Amino acid sequence: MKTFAVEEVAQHNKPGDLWIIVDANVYDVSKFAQLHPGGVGVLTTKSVAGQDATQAFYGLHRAEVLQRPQYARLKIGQVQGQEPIIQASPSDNSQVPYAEPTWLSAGYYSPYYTESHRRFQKEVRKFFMEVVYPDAVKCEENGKRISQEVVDKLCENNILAMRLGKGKHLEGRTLMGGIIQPEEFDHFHELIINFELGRLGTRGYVDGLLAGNVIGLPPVLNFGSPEIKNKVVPEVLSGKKFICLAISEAFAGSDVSGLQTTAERDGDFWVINGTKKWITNGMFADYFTVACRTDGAYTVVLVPRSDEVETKAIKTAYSATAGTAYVTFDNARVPVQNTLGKVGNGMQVILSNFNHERWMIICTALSAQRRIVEECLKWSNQRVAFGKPLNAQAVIRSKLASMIARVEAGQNWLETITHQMNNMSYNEQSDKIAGTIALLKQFVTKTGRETAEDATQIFGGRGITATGMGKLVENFHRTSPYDAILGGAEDVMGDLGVRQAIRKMPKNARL
Ligand code: HEM
Repeated sequence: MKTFAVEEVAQHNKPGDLWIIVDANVYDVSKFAQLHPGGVGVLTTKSVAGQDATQAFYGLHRAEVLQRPQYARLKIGQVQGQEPIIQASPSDNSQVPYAEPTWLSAGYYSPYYTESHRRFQKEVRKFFMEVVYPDAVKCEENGKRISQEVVDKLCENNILAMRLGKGKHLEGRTLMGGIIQPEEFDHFHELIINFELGRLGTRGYVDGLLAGNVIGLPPVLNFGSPEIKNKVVPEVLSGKKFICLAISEAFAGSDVSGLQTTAERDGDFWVINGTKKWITNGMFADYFTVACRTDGAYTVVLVPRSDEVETKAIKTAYSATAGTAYVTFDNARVPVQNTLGKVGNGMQVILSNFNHERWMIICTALSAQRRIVEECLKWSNQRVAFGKPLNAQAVIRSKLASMIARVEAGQNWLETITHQMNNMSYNEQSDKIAGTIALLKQFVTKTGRETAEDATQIFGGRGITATGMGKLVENFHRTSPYDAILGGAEDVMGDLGVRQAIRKMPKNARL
């Protein structure tokens, strides 16, 4: 690598012969200046042309700009006697305080995570940054389904199977190339996958990465007949077929008892009629796990895609890559063997699914929230306004304090709950922590929206721009309300938590 004296760089200071210094690296922008998205003029001003433009650069660009191959090749050398700053690799754990949960911060301890989780996290982070992230960025923008190539790699590592939690379905599988054994796998490993997904900053794709499987397949796994299970589970976990959960309707969302889709018996078949709304992954699903009314009760039926099943895309505030659909069943005929659980027992099937779904949403939402805290810590450190970095302003520090406290509170509560999940049977979980999970979901989504507001203020105009500096803040601000709705609306969650507590009040409780 060539080195140049500062004085030598300074000679190249006019259009057609233009160098600049960023982070002690010298860039020849003579030709690029004409193509520069910010214009030629900003590069030929006196304070930039032939000068150290590091501060100006980081006030306007994300560090990743200089890592893109088309810009990295503008680098022609280094400044003599100066140490260039080496950017951390995206697969490394961040060194920014509070950017990672405590257990991943050097020198800190945790009672929950073991060597197995650390090994696993490293591998999963690398996989998500190298394999998933480029696809996430592309799909978030073009609204297309997750690429089959990425699905195949997710399956190769058995990530789709691990996203269902611990259990028999992991037996005999090689997890992340064998870095951990199926028997080791617990809810903290699963939490790690959700966290790595949530921090991508592409909320539509977070659902597009087959969230439908995570909520649509467990009823098949737990309540399907052996024949159905043997056929559907391998198809879905190998990424050959996709499944989604079809419960909510325009008529009923959180109030599941208001559902109107019907399943009527005709000999050995169910005939299904009705509509479902907001169905994640519905656009590309091959199977639909459908909640139906049957003779005054509810029954869940697995419905394969057919000519009698129509899916229409719903335009939402997040990316179409999530495949959100309006689904119509028009006399869809399905064998009665496709019933999941007992006829009339659908409510139990539906409810038993919710705790895990809500816990998953908490994980991804909290991880996305933490990523925003990191963005704000970095931005307020590098952005100079009124002659000082933003973080020299008390009002900014006060916002950061609240953001950090919120995400740390959520994280600690989540880890306590996850520890309970590791030690309780599913029935015990429903009895003891369903309410707590609902309360935590309410807490994380409320604080997420507060953090989105604060972050937008800190980023100013950039916080409402979908590309460039504030792209993650923009995405989070636009999409954080999703988590407050999906899997149970925020107020309903709070109410559920308190009602469960009231039910458990001891008879002799007196002040
Ligand atoms: C090697 C040097 C540079 C490269 C490769 C580069 C590249 C880019 C790119 C890709 C963008 C589009 C926005 C984004 O993706 O973040 C951009 C925008 C911009 N750049 Fe540069 N840039 C360089 C240096 C500079 C310098 C030294 C300045 C000067 C002060 C500057 C000023 C701007 C401005 C004002 C914008 C528009 C920002 C906005 O819309 O918020 N750039 N640049």
